[in-house]
Amino acid sequence: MANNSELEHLDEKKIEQDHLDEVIELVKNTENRLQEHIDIAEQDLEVINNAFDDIHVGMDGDAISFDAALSIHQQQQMLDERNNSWQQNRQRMEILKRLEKTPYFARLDFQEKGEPKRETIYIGMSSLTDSNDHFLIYDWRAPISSIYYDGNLGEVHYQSPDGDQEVDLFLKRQFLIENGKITSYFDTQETIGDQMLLEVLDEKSSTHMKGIVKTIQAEQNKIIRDTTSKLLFVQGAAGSGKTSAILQRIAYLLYRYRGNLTSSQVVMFSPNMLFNDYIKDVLPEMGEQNMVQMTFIQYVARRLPNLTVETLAEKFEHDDNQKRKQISKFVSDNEFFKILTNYSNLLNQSGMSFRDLKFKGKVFIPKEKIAEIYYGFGPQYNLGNRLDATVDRLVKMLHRKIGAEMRSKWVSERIENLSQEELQAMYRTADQEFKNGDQEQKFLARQIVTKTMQKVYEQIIHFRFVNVSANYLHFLQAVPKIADLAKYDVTEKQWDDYVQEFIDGMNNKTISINNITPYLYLYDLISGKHGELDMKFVFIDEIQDYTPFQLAYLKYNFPRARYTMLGDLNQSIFTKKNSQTLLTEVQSLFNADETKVVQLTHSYRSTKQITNYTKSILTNGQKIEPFNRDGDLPNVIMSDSIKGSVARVMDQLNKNDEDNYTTAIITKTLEEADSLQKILVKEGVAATLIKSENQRLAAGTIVLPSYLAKGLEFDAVIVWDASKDKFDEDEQQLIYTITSRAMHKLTITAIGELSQLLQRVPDKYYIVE
Ligand SMILES: Nc1ncnc2c1ncn2[C@@H]1O[C@H](COP(=O)(O)OP(=O)(O)OP(=O)(O)O)[C@@H](O)[C@H]1O
Repeated sequence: MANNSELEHLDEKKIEQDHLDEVIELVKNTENRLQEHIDIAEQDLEVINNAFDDIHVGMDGDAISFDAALSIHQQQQMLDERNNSWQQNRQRMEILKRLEKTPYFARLDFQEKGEPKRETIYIGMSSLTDSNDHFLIYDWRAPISSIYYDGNLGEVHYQSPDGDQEVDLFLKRQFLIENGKITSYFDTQETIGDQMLLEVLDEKSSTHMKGIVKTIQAEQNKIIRDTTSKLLFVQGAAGSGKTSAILQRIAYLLYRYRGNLTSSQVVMFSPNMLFNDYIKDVLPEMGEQNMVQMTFIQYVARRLPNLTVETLAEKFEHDDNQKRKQISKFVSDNEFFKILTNYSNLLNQSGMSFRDLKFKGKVFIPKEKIAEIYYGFGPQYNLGNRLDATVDRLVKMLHRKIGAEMRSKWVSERIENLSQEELQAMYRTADQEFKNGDQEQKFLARQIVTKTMQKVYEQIIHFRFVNVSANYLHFLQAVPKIADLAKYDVTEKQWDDYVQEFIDGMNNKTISINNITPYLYLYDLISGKHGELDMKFVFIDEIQDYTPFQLAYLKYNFPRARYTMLGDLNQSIFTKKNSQTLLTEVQSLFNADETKVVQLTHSYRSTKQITNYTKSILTNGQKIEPFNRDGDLPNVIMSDSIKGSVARVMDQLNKNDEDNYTTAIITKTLEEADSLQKILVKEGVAATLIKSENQRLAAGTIVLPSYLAKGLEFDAVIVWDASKDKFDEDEQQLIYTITSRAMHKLTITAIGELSQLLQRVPDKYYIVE
């Protein structure tokens, strides 16, 4: 028999269900009304389109009356307006359809300071009002909703457009609703109750990331709602919700600045394309459009379409020797950015390399002449306007040359050989008349020369006469004279080899990741490019894999944007950076009073057992606190041979299948992933190899190399071959990144002896099988 409090709970649940039913009813009514609008708009669009066709049909030949032109213009405007509102209504309809299933997820009872009455509000993915403009649901991003995420019961504050507001919070209730039915609800004292979070985190992974609106944690909410910092730097443990928080933040910003901010003014740099695919549903599910998304390499490579840029896999595998690491460190430093900036100032006096402008294979304006023009402008010019002034001068020269060129022999020959069709194409009208033959000859000669010279014109306006690669090479060659190589443990000989590598690369039309950013920066300095001024928010995920040079370059490129940078300095798999230095270097790019640093220490992704294991891999890591969710201890499977290990992996895959876990087998390199997947397939296991970032995540078992696993998560992870000496001492962060991808189950395999990096983990945190 139910006791009193259970009965109360049942009554209360019924009251809540009744309220939910009412709201759903209203959502449906709103949908119906909106559908009428959509239908009318669609009919209107059809009518306007038909009228459009009529006007076109009514036009005789190519003469168009003023009335018809006006009418077309008006119709077009009407069409655009209707189209816009039709599109907005369609978007709203999609949101309503989602609200119909889950209108809200929380209820708050509170009293505003100075107000006579208590209020009850419900919070959901989007707001909804009744016909009296009374809010039935508040958007989770509305100012008042903030108290759901931030405060305990009692006195709470939130930021409204009128400033700080105080409320007394009496009740905070969370609902689990499925298809319009309340399956359960919890009243919670604290911020977001662990019970709700546990339910969410216990769910299985999928090939696409989900939003966290219902369970945003107070520390995450600070990141999401920050509007004051120019640089918001978030350091968070693996699985602490950094990526989730930024996606929520983007949705928040689009809401908060609605009308002044569009998704095209928000750009997110992410670790690889696979990750972009993984997160692509989160914003649309919140009713917002995706921001511009790309990887840093894509961003720079698209500017040099004629060069092939080294791939991540190549860089990852090349950078494996000490000499190269030192040079990489030097050329990716902030200091190197400054050296290059200073070098460009010298170019204002002398040293710029040019290319001859050619016309029909012959030198047309020699590079010496171009240099003379370029340096003919006084010292008050900077590189950018010096180049612009040079372009103006060259274009004028080109025009003068047209007159001279018209009398050349090749032009009269060309005219003689013109076919009838070519002639017709050149005349302005079919029956163009000329006073005499001379005039016709002149007309045709001008047409021919201008057309041929168009190519030269384009070369001029696209700065093709500046030899960027020669300039960059001169810079590299000058480096030993203007910088202290010894400070970076680089010898002159090593530097010369590095320069030679650049030359060899250019001859093969390739460029390394190390060189591409300084190369473009020099190009931008020379051309006076001021960056993309319209970009308002820049998000950089996995900041630890960016070099200070790359970050300085991004800052230069998006000078007016606000930056949110997120990273886990324990996961620096490319830069192997020491945690504090990167933060210091990044901060030096911004004013201290416009910078905010937030630490996320709770790890939500993995079970307590997995987090305890992974954090013990780090010897000097940041603070990490596991979320209290239970699971199996990680298991370490030791074998004597590859064959034996494969058999054990297959056993583990079967067990994971029984638990309904999707497994990712993560190898150190691509080569290993490739061969392991082949063996597994031969053994009859359906495993998909993910070998490039351009692929999509597949359902079922996958095999992928470590550097592609960045930012992703899987129910179960099997680390392939973590044997002794497989990972160097400085690859601690790499193995931490791999193991921390597991949500519910972590398995490690090794052949012979276990990696020395994993032998450090206390025995109590795992079992050996
Ligand atoms: N407040 C939250 N409520 C529910 N789930 C959360 C919350 N915060 C994080 N998670 C879940 O934890 C997991 C890890 O989150 P996310 O990938 O955003 O972390 P991250 O810090 O970017 O991780 P990493 O640096 O390891 O890639 C995801 O499954 C996410 O849904």
